[in-house]
Amino acid sequence: MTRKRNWSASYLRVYAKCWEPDARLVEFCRERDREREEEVKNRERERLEKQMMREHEKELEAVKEQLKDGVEEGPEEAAEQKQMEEAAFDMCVDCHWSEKKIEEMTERDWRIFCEDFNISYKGSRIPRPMRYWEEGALSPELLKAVQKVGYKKPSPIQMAAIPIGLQQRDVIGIAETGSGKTAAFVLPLLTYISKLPPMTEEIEAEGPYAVVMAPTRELAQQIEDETVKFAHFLDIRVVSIVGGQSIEEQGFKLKQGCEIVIATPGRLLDCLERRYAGLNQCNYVVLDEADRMIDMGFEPQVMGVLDAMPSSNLKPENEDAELDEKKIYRTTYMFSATMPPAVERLARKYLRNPVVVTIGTAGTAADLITQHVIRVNETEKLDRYENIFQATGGFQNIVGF
Ligand SMILES: Nc1ncnc2c1ncn2[C@@H]1O[C@H](COP(=O)(O)OP(=O)(O)OP(=O)(O)O)[C@@H](O)[C@H]1O
Repeated sequence: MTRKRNWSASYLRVYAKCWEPDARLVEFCRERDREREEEVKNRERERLEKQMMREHEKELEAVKEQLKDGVEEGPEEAAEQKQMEEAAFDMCVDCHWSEKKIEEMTERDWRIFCEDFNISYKGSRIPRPMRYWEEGALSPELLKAVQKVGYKKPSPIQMAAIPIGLQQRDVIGIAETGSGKTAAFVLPLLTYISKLPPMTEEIEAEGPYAVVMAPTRELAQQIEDETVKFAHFLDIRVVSIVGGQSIEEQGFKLKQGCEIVIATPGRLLDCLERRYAGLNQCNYVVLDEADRMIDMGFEPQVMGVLDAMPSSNLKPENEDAELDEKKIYRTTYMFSATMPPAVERLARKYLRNPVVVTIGTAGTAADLITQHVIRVNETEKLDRYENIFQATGGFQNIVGF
């Protein structure tokens, strides 16, 4: 059996004296020794660099701890800390917004964030959107409710509209159907209600704290389902008042008291006229699918309901006027896929200094819908559907022809 030799340069020198080997072989072995030395040096350099990084991280951690504990620093330490913070900030400047803490977000990051989610705004003094649920000013109870309902991340309309509603500002939301508009107004609405006195028997007769109007029974039903998902965690009662059902029964439910009424405008106005309920303490109103309500001829009924609410709580028309923090102002949310003149008229009359939030391109569904074309024979169709449904269990809606 032949043994493999390890030709080191020193061995070769001895070897060379005795047998005078080929010069090319000597050169080859020297080259290999040089490569090995280089490799050892590189490894050492890497080790030192890693050690320095670890020490740097430790120092940063120590500074953070010091800050947390409120330890007083001398001017040298403060300068050193500032330097380190600047270095850390410099390292982070090129990070994507998703890797940054909220206090590290720059104007540019917010711009990219809005572009990423197709959010655009019009208006003045616009609050920042919330990137994650925890960054909104939702109460711990509501955050828990969101977690239990299973919404891991807010949808773009929720990111943009919730912080505005939480400031009691009026919102015009232009977003597609199915974009999560309901939670976008329900969560600020529940936050608002949970700060009010509990709805006791003495004040029940004054009517609900909030009204949501929608053009159709089906949509009202859908909104009710979505609202109840969150409201039941806070013991907030929801009553729906829609056409096609006994008005007396609905009147009875209203008289029993509730915090939120979800209604179609015609039936709600009927109930108000029959004095089944008042809107004397209602300061939160949502008009969902306002353009459709107008198209369906509900403008007078919508206005009738809005006029039955206390107008003394409307915010001042002058957008620079200071708001009284202790006062409750009427908050109006209006959602519409389009803004025809009649909707603009409504907005001008009943909304004050609203922030207009648009998600994607108003009036089109292109941004939300992915289309796939699959050609199959008529006989294969059912099998293919079955395969697709199994493979795409995550999709909520599929239309097949
Ligand atoms: N953040 C979220 N995470 C996961 N699912 C969500 C989230 N927000 C809403 N949804 C779900 O998305 C669906 C559509 O929401 P929602 O009904 O609020 O949409 P919409 O914009 O009001 O649509 P429509 O105009 O048809 O009423 C619902 O099933 C809702 O439960």
